Parts: sequence; C-alpha cells; structure tokens
Amino acid sequence: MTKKTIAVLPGDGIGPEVTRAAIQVLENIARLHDHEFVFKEGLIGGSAIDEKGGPLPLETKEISAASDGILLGAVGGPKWDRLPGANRPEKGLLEIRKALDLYANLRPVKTYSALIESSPLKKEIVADVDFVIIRELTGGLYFGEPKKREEIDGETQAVDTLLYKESEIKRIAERAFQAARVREGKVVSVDKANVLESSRLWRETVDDVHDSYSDVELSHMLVDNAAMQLIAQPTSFDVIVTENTFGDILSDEASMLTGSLGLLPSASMGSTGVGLYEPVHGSAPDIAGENRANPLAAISSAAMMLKYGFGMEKEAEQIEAAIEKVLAEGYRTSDIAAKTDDAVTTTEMTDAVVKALE
Ligand SMILES: NC(=O)C1=CN([C@@H]2O[C@H](COP(=O)(O)OP(=O)(O)OC[C@H]3O[C@@H](n4cnc5c(N)ncnc54)[C@H](O)[C@@H]3O)[C@@H](O)[C@H]2O)C=CC1
Ligand SMILES: CC(C)CC(=O)C(=O)O
Ligand SMILES: [Mg+2]
Repeated sequence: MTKKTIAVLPGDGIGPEVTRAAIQVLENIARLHDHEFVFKEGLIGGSAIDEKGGPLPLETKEISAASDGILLGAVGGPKWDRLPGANRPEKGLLEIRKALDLYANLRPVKTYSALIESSPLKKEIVADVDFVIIRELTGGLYFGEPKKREEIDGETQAVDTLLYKESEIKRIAERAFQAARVREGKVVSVDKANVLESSRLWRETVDDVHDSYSDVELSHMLVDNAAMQLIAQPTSFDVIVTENTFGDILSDEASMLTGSLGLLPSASMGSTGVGLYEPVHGSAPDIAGENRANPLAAISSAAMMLKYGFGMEKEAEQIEAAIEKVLAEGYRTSDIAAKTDDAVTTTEMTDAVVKALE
C-alpha cells in the first residue's frame, strides 16, 4: 500500500467540474490497487480572490508545497476580467508555478485511435500524431520585469518584458534532450531568432547543451513556421522545446490535431520534486456549470501524476486504457460529438471511465 497526499486546486469555471472527475478516477484507482490517496483542497484563482482577497492564499501554497502532487483545474473568468494584472486569477497560477519552480511543462499530443475516423484532418496524418511540447514555464514574457503601465507624454503605454537567463534555457533544453532519448530522439527547438534577442540566446544555448546530447537530432524552427508545420506535417515532430508564450499558443493549436482542447493533459515539473498536473485548457466560462466539459484532459493529467509524480506506471496506463475504451465504445462529450444530441455529460463520461477501469 502506498500513501500519497494530493493537493487539489479546482479553481474557477469548469475547473471544479473536471477536477471532481479526476478525483473520482483516482479514488477508484486507489481502491483497485490498495493505495491511499489523501486529498487536500485549496483555493486558487477567482474563487480565492472572492473568499480570501487574493488569487493564491498562503494556505494553498502550504498545502501544495507539502503534497506529493498537485491536481489543478483552471482559473479565471469574466467576473474577474477587469481586475488589474497583479490581482487577477491567472496571477495565482503563475505564482504557484514560480513558487514551486515548475519550469518544465510537458504537454503530450497524441491522437486517441477511436477519434481518428471523426477528425476533419487527413486520417493518415492524424493517426500517427505523437509528440510532446516541452514548454518553459517560469520565465519569458509572463514573468519578465518591467511589466507595467505608465503615462508618457499624456498617453498610456504598457510594457511586458521577454527575459531569459542562460541557466533557464539550459535546464529546459536538458529536459528536452533527455525526453527525446526515451522517444524517437528528435528535438525541434522553436524560437523567433530572426527578430528576438532572447530567441538568439535561446538558440545558442540549446546548441551548446546539444553538444552533450549528440545522439539526439536537433533542428531549429521559427515559431511562425512551426505554427504552420504543426498542421501541415504534425507527424514530423517528436519533442518540441520552446519558451513560455510560444508553448502556450502552440499547444492549444496542437490540441485540435487530437480533436479537442478538452483532451490535452499536462505535467509541470521542476527542482522541488512536487509536480503540478493540469489540463491544458482554461476555465471555459462559456460552458461552465452545464455539466458539459470534457473531463478527459483532467483525468489524463491525473494519470500523468501517477506516472511522473508517483512512479505508478501501471496505474497510469490503466487510466489511459480506460479512456481509449470509453472512446471506442462511443462516449463523446459535446466538444467531440458529431451531433450535440449524442453527447454525454461530464459526469456520464467520468462514470464510464471509472467503469472501464475494472
Ligand atoms: N490553466 C489555466 O487555468 C488557464 C486559464 N485560462 C483562463 O480561462 C478563461 C477562459 O479562457 P479561454 O480563452 O476561453 O480558453 P479556454 O481554454 O477556457 O476555452 C477555449 C474554448 O475551448 C473550450 N473548452 C476548453 N476546455 C474544454 C473542455 N474541457 N471541454 C470542452 N470544451 C472545452 C471552451 O468551451 C472554449 O470554447 C480566461 O480567464 C483565461 O485566462 C486560459 C487558459 C489556461
Ligand atoms: C495563465 C495562463 C498562462 C494559463 C495558460 O494559458 C496556460 O498555462 O496554458
Ligand atoms: Mg494556455
């Protein structure tokens, strides 16, 4: 029997709906394997602003830092959209990533075989999509200072700073080369080195790190081209390593190769040993509270926690197999259903995954 403490940060919008689904699956995996998972809930994002006056209360930080793994839903929503940047729900997410030094965000993009037929893209291409985006998560544009507004000559201007230190690029490049060694051995580093100084440092540093990984094939690609190649030749990718903003955007784009943003999981890891696991999607205010959200990205993120955080590979595979099975049986939430009338609810999809675990 293995005991693990899991911090659960549901957040806003569909966050609580999809984390509930992930917890239900984890409880059943624990039952089937005689593990004990202790769930400790914390506030983050808009709900934390409403209840505690800030997007990342100290208590949430403490619960998270003391846990064996963090399961997060999503933060944000129109209710808080007019707040200043420093006190927005999204700031809570950025802060916890920084506080726990979660610099490496793994976003696997792999098509479920049951969804190949219904893809609007060419079946032979979609069938073989299998790559991972390794997104740098604690540097770049979302964190660089100065980040402010100011009045200059009677006009308001705003500045964000895209800043990378060599050490930050080095450690994410190492993660990418290590990941490639257990995959197909190919890394594409995505940057905008034709324009950005930070990208030129990125490219030089990735090249330097590559000297110690000469068994891995490395190429560089400009981000605008990468956005196009993801659609034109997605099967040419194995590991994509890129900076924070580019990785954020490219992964949402890549999700559509699999069928929906509601399918993509992620794992964020760093130097402290505690990982954070969350779907790639946001709080989806347009469908929040309607029991329509696809819970599979969150459930699959929980599987990543078992695999990467707890070393429970067999249990993680069991969850992934259950997801494959329910999709093969025809269960579809509205984001992946051919007709809205045929769609199942979040809870129906979750119950089906739990049943498929047995
Ligand atoms: N990690 C996080 O907490 C993130 C938070 N956000 C925040 O979420 C809020 C909404 O942002 P959006 O730009 O609308 O992005 P979003 O990712 O929340 O939604 C984009 C579209 O995808 C759909 N979608 C997302 N997840 C889904 C799921 N599980 N099942 C079915 N459909 C799904 C939504 O209904 C919407 O049409 C904003 O406040 C934003 O800042 C956005 C991205 C990530
Ligand atoms: C707060 C944002 C950076 C969240 C987001 O879009 C993401 O991490 O994918
Ligand atoms: Mg995003």
